[in-house]
Order: sequence, then C-alpha cells, then structure tokens
Amino acid sequence: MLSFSIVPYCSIDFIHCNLSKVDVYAIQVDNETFAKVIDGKRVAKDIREEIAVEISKMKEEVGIVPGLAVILVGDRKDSATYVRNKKKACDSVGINSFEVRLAEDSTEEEVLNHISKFNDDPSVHGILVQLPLPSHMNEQNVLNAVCIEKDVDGFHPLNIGRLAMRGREPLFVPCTPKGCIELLHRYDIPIKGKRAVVIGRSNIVGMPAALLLQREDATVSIVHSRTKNPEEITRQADIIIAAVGQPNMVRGSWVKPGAVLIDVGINPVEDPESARGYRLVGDICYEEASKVASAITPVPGGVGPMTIAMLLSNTLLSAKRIHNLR
Ligand SMILES: Nc1nc(=O)c2c([nH]1)NC[C@@H]1CN(c3ccc(C(=O)N[C@@H](CCC(=O)O)C(=O)O)cc3)C=[N+]21
Repeated sequence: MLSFSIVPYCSIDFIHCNLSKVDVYAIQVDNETFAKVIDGKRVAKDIREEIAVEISKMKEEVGIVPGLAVILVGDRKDSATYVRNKKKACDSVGINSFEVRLAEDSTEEEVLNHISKFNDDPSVHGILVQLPLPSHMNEQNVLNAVCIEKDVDGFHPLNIGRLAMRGREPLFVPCTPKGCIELLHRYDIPIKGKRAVVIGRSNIVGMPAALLLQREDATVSIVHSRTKNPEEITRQADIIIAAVGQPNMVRGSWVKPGAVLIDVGINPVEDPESARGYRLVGDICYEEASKVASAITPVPGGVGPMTIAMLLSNTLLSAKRIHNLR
C-alpha cells in the first residue's frame, strides 16, 4: 500500500518561502521521507522572466539592448550544446548574442584578437570564452585578456581576488556558484552560521562557491582529492555543494539527516534504455541522498539551468553598469 503525505521538515526554516506549499515540504511515501526537490529549472525560468521585463523596459526607456559575445574554440560536442543553449536563452530574454566559432587548431592569437575586438565593441556588454580551451592554448592568457568590465563569467583574477577579500566587491560572480547560492536564497534556506562543505576545488566552481558561502557567513570546509576521511567531514555539513565531476560519488552515508544538497555535477553515464544511449547523473547519489537530506537539486534540472540564468543576469548587470543605469 502506498501512503502519501506531506510532512514539514523542521531542520530548515521555510517560513519566508515565497514558493508554493508543495515545494516547501519534504514528501513522505510509504513511511519513507524524501527530500524536497529544489527545482532549478523552474527558478531559472522565473529569473529569465524577471530579466526579460527589465530588458524590455531598458530598450523602451534608453534604447539599449544588452549584448553577449561567446567564443567557442574546437568542436567538443558538449561545448557546442552549451553554447547553443546560451544563445537560446539570450533570445528568450532579448539579449543580443554574438558568436565566434574557431577551429580546434586555431591559434591563441586569433582568440586574443577576437577578445580585443569585443572589448572595444560598445554593443557587447559580456564576453564569454567557452572552456575548456584546446590544450595548446594558455587559458590564463586568454582569460586575462577579457576586460574586467565585460567578464560576465567572473573568471578574471581581479574579480576572483575581490571575491576573496573582505570589504571588496567583484564586478561579477562566477555563474555556477552564483546559481547555487541563488537557489538557496530563493528557497529561503539559511546560510549564516551553517556548516557548509564544498566538494571540489576547481577555479570555476568549487573555489568560488566556497568563497561565496563564506561571504554569506557560513563556516566552510573544502573537501578534495587529497582529503582524508572526506565522508566524515561531509557528514557534518548542513549544506553540501558537490562539484567534482564523479558520478554518484556522494553516497547517502555521507549526508547528515536534514542537510541541503546542491549537486553541480553533470555526468553522462551509459544507459542503453535512453534514446541518446546515455543519461545524466550528478556527483551525488540522488536515490540514496534524497532519503536523508531535507532538500536536494536534481540532475538535470537543478544547477545547470541556473548557470545560464546567472549568465543572463550578469550580462544585464554589465549593460546597466556600463551605461550608468541603476
Ligand atoms: N566559460 C565557460 N562558462 C561556463 O559557464 C561553462 C563553460 N565555460 N564550460 C562548460 C560549463 C558547463 N556549463 C553548463 C551550463 C548549463 C547546463 C545546463 O543547462 N544543463 C541542463 C541540461 C543538460 C542536458 O540535458 O544536456 C541541466 O542540467 O538541466 C550545463 C552545463 C557551463 N559551463
């Protein structure tokens, strides 16, 4: 017999939650409690709608249309898909997008030339160089070339440096970590004073996510490939952000009952039953962890769509700042 009821989960303060009731409660089926699903796809859609309204006002009142330039080098299939999704998202909110596609064997200088042109182009407010770059290019040289005022990815060392320093403000915060924090905010999940564990220390997700959580007054630990007893440290967390790129690495036993789980991983695993021959899973073992946690992001439909929404948000922010709008 399947019994189905909705039970409040007291480890999280949802009092100010502005989302509908079903979203704010853990679900109980057959006497097992399941974490509430943090619906990144839906929040991303809400954010796109907010951005679209602002952009149409901006067009009307001051005649400015935000512009995003994307540079894609090589023909990685996943990168091509991400870039296509970014263009679609730009179209949906009224951002002009400019796209440059370069062959795998093009030179670093060619990339730098395109960046330089976009730096000088007043109709471009954001520049994104899709990563990873081919291995013969120096990523650091390329990222340093994007002028900091148009660095909507937030990868310029000056932006990261400011993110790390108290009392300083970066011009842009990297999109994926920003999306993670935005999800916590929109679901009214408190961060201040909580124990947070970030799994992974990459420049584009783990490290900036840890810095952001610290700015939000969490007590932050970073677990990485050389950490002893990662499971024991992770089990102390009220909030876990997993960004390692290892399918299902975080098991149910790593999770403290009631913890909030943000899964950044997007890992293809073979699946003959799916039409594409593979399906996407996160870094967190959803099946196990969702029986222990109070809230969890799904993969797909969690952090991924938020990354793109934050890119749009950063592009709008940039246009406003460049044109001195509030
Ligand atoms: N300079 C740069 N900036 C980036 O922001 C950047 C990058 N390089 N390189 C690659 C990663 C990856 N990334 C994703 C964005 C959206 C989804 C996304 O929307 N995923 C969907 C669907 C995925 C699918 O179904 O294929 C989801 O999770 O629901 C995923 C991954 C941005 N990245």
